Amino acid sequence: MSFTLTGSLPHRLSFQFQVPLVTIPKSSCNSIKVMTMATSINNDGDTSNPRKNIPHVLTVAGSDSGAGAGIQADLKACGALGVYCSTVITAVTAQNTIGVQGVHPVPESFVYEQLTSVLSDMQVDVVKTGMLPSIGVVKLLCQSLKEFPVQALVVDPVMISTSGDILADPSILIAFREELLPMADIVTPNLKEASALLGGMQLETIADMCSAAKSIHKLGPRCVLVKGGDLPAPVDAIDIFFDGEHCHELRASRIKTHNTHGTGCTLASCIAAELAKGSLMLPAVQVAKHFVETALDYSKDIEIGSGPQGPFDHFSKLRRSIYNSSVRRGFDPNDLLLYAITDSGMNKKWTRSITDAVKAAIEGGATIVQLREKDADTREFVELAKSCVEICRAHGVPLLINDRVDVALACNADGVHVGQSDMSPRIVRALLGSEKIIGVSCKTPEQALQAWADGADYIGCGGVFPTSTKANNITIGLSGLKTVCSASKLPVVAIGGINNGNARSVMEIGTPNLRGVAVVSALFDREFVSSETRKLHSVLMDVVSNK
Ligand SMILES: Nc1ncnc2c1ncn2[C@@H]1O[C@H](COP(=O)(O)OP(=O)(O)O)[C@@H](O)[C@H]1O
Ligand SMILES: Cc1ncc(COP(=O)(O)O)c(N)n1
Ligand SMILES: [Mg+2]
Repeated sequence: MSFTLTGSLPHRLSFQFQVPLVTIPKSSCNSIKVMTMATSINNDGDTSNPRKNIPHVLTVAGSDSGAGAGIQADLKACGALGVYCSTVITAVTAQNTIGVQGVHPVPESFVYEQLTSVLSDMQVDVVKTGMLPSIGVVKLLCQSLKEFPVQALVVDPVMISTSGDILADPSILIAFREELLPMADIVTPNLKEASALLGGMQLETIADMCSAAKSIHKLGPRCVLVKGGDLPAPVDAIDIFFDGEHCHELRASRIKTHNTHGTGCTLASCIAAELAKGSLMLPAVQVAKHFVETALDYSKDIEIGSGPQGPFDHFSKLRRSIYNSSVRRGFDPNDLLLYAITDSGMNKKWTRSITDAVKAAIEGGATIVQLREKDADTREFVELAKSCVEICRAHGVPLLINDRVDVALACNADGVHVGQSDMSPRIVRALLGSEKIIGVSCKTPEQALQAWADGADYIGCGGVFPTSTKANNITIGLSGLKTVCSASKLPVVAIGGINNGNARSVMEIGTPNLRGVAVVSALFDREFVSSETRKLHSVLMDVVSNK
């Protein structure tokens, strides 16, 4: 059930949800806390200067020493979404990427003491539960929630860890069914937990997940999310959301990674965080799912521990995509595949503007663009760069500026490419900050290592073949390119005289960090930029897909 508040709501924090639509929570049917939260007033009754209540989630869960799941995942998820998170610890586990080596439940009376400490003092908006090791703890939690009602209750019915270890006594099922689920606004079982809640029902298909969600709904929660992380591997990561009326299929691409420890805890915490900000349930679940998918994608290659199930990173690069989706998400070496570098002389010769040239290159499949203007006035260059940033950003293609850090700053480009005699990458990094992309031209292994030490993101290596763009440039050939790639700790893009005819020979030199080719004449000293780009793109895709 929902209703609309039409009065003026004071803003809590700048990122606070402002749409005045609030759902009456299940867990506080008898309370109007949800409204007092949204209209918090100073102690002296002055509404003109509202108290800055930060949205607040309390997690009641177990500690994971490896920090992939449990309380630690909850803290990170809430932190990443800008929500305060307090913690009531129900058990301490000795846990790592291999599994759970030990569980040490916190005495029930002390769990209750923690609950009372937090709930009696702080303005908790949403309670999220994870590992609840005993019936006694469930009962005490329900008692506390009745005493201190909150806006919403998110129940992650943790029973068995992803590694297969038991985290709650099976007798807990009775307490879940009879006490906790009837109070919950949402319950988020994975396939095994959904099956256990339903007395061992087989869950294999999406249709099974739908009927399980409906059956669990009958136990009393307002909404049910049956999570499909454990569906067989080629299937997308599909979750089923049931709101009492409709079953929604929520689909995300399945990230190929073994770093999935803590996905369930993170998902539930993100739902709680979004609810605390004022979101409705379905959008909260959608944001949460997107968060998990993005975090898994960013973390797919990180290695923490030697076991089969690694944790993922809740923060790295994520802030950018969450808080400013118009800003591209950091450096991806895959972007180096078809690197287009503009040349004003060539484009003038073919009577087209640089912006048209950039549009055409992107249309043909350029994966990154560098603006290289050796003669333009600074003001003209900045204006041109601003237009190109707009074009590139609309297509999700990064735009780098050759040499001119000031121009890159002025147009908020994605980064800068510098040569050996330009400003040192170390200074460029200090000026641009950690988020921007920095590339460095290198001919030798020593230069490549220096670029890495100076904080660059990639190197451009060449000239591989002779080129008219740089008349007196010494060429290093394919063997020189291979030597530099082998020494480089950074991804490499090859440059110099590369075209449709020789791109394959370059890409096949056999060093995995060679990620693409950079081209000028092969695209821009041609009549039809987009079709030339397309041809080169198909050569590159062919090489990459056969690797
Ligand atoms: N490899 C993956 N790629 C994308 N999403 C995933 C992946 N594995 C799990 N998820 C998602 O993570 C969330 C948690 O699901 P799941 O892993 O099934 O829960 P639990 O951790 O409780 O076992 C779900 O939204 C699920 O779809
Ligand atoms: C303390 C604790 N709580 C919960 C989980 C579940 O982890 P997952 O989210 O991977 O199922 C866990 N492994 N440890
Ligand atoms: Mg999991």
